[in-house]
Amino acid sequence: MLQLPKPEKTCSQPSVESAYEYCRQITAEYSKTFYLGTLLMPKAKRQAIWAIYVWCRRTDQLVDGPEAELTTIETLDQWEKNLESIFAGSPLEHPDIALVDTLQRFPLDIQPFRDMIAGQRMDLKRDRYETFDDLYLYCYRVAGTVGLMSNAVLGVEPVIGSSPWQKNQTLHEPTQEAIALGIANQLTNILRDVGEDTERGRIYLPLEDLRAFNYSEEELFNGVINENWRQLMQFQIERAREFYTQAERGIRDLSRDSRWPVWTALMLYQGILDVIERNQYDVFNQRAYVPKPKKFFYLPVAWLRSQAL
Ligand SMILES: CC(C)=CCC/C(C)=C/CC/C(C)=C/CC/C(C)=C/[C@@H]1[C@@H](COP(=O)(O)OP(=O)(O)O)[C@]1(C)CC/C=C(\C)CC/C=C(\C)CCC=C(C)C
Ligand SMILES: Nc1ncnc2c1ncn2[C@@H]1O[C@H](COP(=O)(O)OP(=O)(O)OP(=O)(O)O)[C@@H](O)[C@H]1O
Ligand SMILES: [Mn+2]
Repeated sequence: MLQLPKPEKTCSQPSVESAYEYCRQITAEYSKTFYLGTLLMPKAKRQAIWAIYVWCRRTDQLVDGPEAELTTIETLDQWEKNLESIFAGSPLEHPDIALVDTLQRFPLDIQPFRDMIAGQRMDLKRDRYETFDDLYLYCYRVAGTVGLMSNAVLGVEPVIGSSPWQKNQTLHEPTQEAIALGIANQLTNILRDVGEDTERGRIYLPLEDLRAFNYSEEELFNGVINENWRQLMQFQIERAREFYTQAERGIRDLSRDSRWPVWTALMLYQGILDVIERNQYDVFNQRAYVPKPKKFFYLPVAWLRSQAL
C-alpha cells in the first residue's frame, strides 16, 4: 500500500485550497472508486469528502500502514487529541486545514471520528473475530462511521407532503442506511483482501462461519480453494449484498445532487463481489477489482437509478 506523503508538520502559510488539493490527490491515489463518486458531486461536497477521506486514511494508516509497528494505544490516544484540536478549529498539520474548513461548512459530529479511532484500537489488539456480531462492531467503527460522516455532507432532501394537510416538510435522515453501506463496503473489502490479511496473520471472517462450513484456519493460511471455501465465500457475499440492499433504500432520502455519486460508489464497490464470484472465489492469487471500462458502464446505470423516486 502506498504511503501517504508526509504532510508538513507545521502549518506555515498553506492555503485552504492547497490543503483540499492535497486531499484530492490522496483520494485519487488510494481509492479510484470513491474518487470517481466524488467527481459527480458539487465542489463544496466533493472537497469535504476528500478532507474526510484523508483523515480516515491517515487514521487507518496508523495501524495498517508501513509504520504500523510503531503505533501503540498511546499513539491513538494522541491522534484523538489531535482530532479534538481540529474540531476546536486548530489544525495541526497541512491536511487538517481542509477538515477544519469542512467542519465550518457541514454539521459533522465528532463521535463517528472517535468511533473510527476505537475501531483502529481493535485492530491493534485483535486479529480474530469469533462471531459476526463481533465483526459487525468492528465494521461499524471503521466503516459505518464513514457513512455517518458522509451523510452530514451529502444532506437530506425535504419531503413536502402531497396532501393539503401535509404542508410541513418532513426530513428522513437515512442514518441506518448510511451505516449499512459502510458495513457492506467493509465486508466487501474484507473478502477482497482475505489474502493480504492472512499474510499479516489476520482473519476477519467470523470463526463461527469457518466452523459452520468446515473450513480451517490452516486451510485459510494456505490459501486452499475447495468446495467448502466456495460455499463459505458465497455465504459471506450474500450477507454483504443484504447490507447493500438496505443501503439502497436510503439513497432516495439524500439531497438530489448526492444520489448519483452514492449510487455510483455503491455499485462500483458492490461490483467487487461479482468479480470475486467470476474469479471463482480465488482471493489469494488475484485482487478482485472492477476494470475501468466496467466502472464507466456503471455511471449511466447509477444515474438512471438516482432519477427513480
Ligand atoms: C462517495 C462517498 C461519499 C464516499 C465516502 C468516501 C470516504 C470518506 C471513505 C473513507 C474510507 C476510509 C479510508 C476509511 C478508513 C478505514 C477503511 C480503510 C475503511 C474501508 C474503506 C476501504 O477504502 P479503500 O477501498 O480505499 O481501502 P483499501 O485500502 O483499498 O483496502 C472501507 C471499506 C469503508 C468504506 C465506507 C464508506 C465509503 C461509507 C459509505 C457510506 C456512505 C457514502 C453513506 C451513503 C448514504 C446512504 C444513505 C446510503
Ligand atoms: N492495496 C493494493 N494492493 C495491490 N494492488 C492494488 C491496491 N490498491 C489498488 N491496487 C491495484 O490498482 C488497480 C486498481 O484497483 P482498484 O480499482 O481496487 O483501485 P483502488 O484505488 O484500490 O480502488 P478501491 O480502493 O476503491 O477499490 C488494480 O490494478 C489493483 O490491483
Ligand atoms: Mn484502495
